[in-house]
Amino acid sequence: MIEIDGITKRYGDNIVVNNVTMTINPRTVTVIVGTSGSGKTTLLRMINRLVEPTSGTIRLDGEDNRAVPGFELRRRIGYAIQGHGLFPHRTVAENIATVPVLLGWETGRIKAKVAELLALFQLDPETFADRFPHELSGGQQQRVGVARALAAEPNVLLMDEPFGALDPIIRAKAQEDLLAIQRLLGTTIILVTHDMEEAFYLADRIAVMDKGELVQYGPPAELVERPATDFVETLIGATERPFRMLSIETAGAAVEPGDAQGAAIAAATTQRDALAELLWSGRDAAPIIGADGQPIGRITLDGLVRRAARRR
Ligand SMILES: Nc1ncnc2c1ncn2[C@@H]1O[C@H](COP(=O)(O)OP(=O)(O)OP(=O)(O)O)[C@@H](O)[C@H]1O
Repeated sequence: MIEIDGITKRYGDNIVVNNVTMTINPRTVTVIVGTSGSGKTTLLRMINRLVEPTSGTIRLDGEDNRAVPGFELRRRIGYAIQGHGLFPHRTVAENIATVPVLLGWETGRIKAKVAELLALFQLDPETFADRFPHELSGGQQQRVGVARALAAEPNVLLMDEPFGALDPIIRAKAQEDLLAIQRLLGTTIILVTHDMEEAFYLADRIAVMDKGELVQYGPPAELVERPATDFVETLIGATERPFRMLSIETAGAAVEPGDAQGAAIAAATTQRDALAELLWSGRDAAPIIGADGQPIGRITLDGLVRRAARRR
């Protein structure tokens, strides 16, 4: 658990993070959103002490982060940034091994960890281990950046606009992979983004920053249904509200008994994407299949329309 308690950062007279208090539960994804300059990066960087707070406390599993030695903080907290920050003159394997080497792991353990992460991120070791960053595509570099952040098996992963530089297709895949890896490893992730779609797709809870203040912190549905301020409402976008509701849950959660005609929709698809598929194919229902490819029922236009409506 990460407890951020009355944390403030000032630069001269400028208060960039103002008395923020929030608790982040283990094994969850928290996404920090807000306008440019609202203090998101500063808040994130106070967790791993790349930025020292002016006042307030941050506790990691009950322990003040100022009491944790630097090397231990780097082991416990991975950090991945936009543009990945890979070392250009080190190979992929050397980049991933950075923190384990700093921590003095044995060579065999480092090799095993690098091989495991390359496999996890679908980068064939034969092809990629000895390449240099400039010999990779942007999406591959981004995966190496996240693999490097996870190398020392951190409980917590901080991510600052990690997918900002990726094209929309690679970006969607990267988001999907991140959630799969997060579920597998149980990592607590705190991610900063400008992209509300990304926030709704990834977040268990969303934190909204406005001019240094935390104006709302809650599950995505709560932000849509009960925006705390006009700013949150604007950020969500009035015309987007029904679609945001549908983007939070999967088609599997809206499954109804019965059959339907035409191409099936996977249960893991978001309800928003299922709606798009129904509209585009001109159907009022489609079969839903589970992860094993077996039909589990159907999804209907009526059902989705009801789910998109404001809840009273
Ligand atoms: N080292 C610094 N010295 C002085 N001011 C700083 C420093 N670092 C950040 N700031 C200021 O603090 C404010 C918040 O910056 P921060 O990077 O946290 O915002 P952000 O919400 O992450 O913005 P963006 O979305 O544009 O990355 C900005 O006004 C910035 O200019």
